[in-house]
Amino acid sequence: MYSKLQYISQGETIENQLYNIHKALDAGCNWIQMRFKNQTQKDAFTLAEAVKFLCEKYTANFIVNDDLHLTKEIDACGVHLGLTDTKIDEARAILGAAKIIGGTANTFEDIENHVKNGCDYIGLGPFRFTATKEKLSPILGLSGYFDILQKLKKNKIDIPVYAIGGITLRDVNPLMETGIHGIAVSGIITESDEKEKLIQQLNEKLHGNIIV
Ligand SMILES: Cc1ncc(COP(=O)(O)OP(=O)(O)O)c(N)n1
Ligand SMILES: Cc1ncsc1CCOP(=O)(O)O
Ligand SMILES: [Mg+2]
Repeated sequence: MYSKLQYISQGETIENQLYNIHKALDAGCNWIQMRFKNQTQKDAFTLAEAVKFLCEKYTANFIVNDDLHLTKEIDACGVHLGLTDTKIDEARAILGAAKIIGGTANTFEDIENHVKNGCDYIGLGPFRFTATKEKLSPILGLSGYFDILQKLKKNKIDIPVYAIGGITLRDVNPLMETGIHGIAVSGIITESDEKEKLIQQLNEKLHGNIIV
């Protein structure tokens, strides 16, 4: 089963990205999504190679945001695709069954479609406003998660759902009570001065106080 905590990277340069990813790994993150927007193919490739090396060293999962071909080229563990990125079934045909494919959802119907198309996990959001991403879909809030997770249960749809968007430590318990599997976060880890402590606290809440 996938880790309950996914770190989504930040940084405008290869160096900043590597610094942030290295810090997150050092502090105990074992799942990294490399999100490096508006870059040349060459820079994205250079970063991805370095991140792959680092993640192997730390035995962390490494997935690439948006870029299916880069995922294939560097043989990452998988890719995360949004509602306007490559379609999940196309990605599955190219990557094969062994790779992780995550899909963004904002509604129950998005999740239904992703499941039909062979998605492995869902990034459901945004939970609240966040400056990390532009052009956000409608904000779900706690009640949005509750409603969608209830509907999934009722329809016997079983897929790991990650909450995303502006999540802080104190949101984790109420979010977990809605039935999500875990959280995908960027800002709180990137900006924390006490990353190890924060990740331990997040994991305690995500695992119901049992640290694994
Ligand atoms: C785990 C997770 N969930 C959702 C997203 C958002 O993906 P997308 O909508 O494609 O937006 P960008 O991240 O590409 O700006 C995500 N990246 N990860
Ligand atoms: C990529 C993405 N998609 C929806 S919100 C978001 C950003 C999450 O980052 P943060 O945890 O800093 O709000
Ligand atoms: Mg995307």
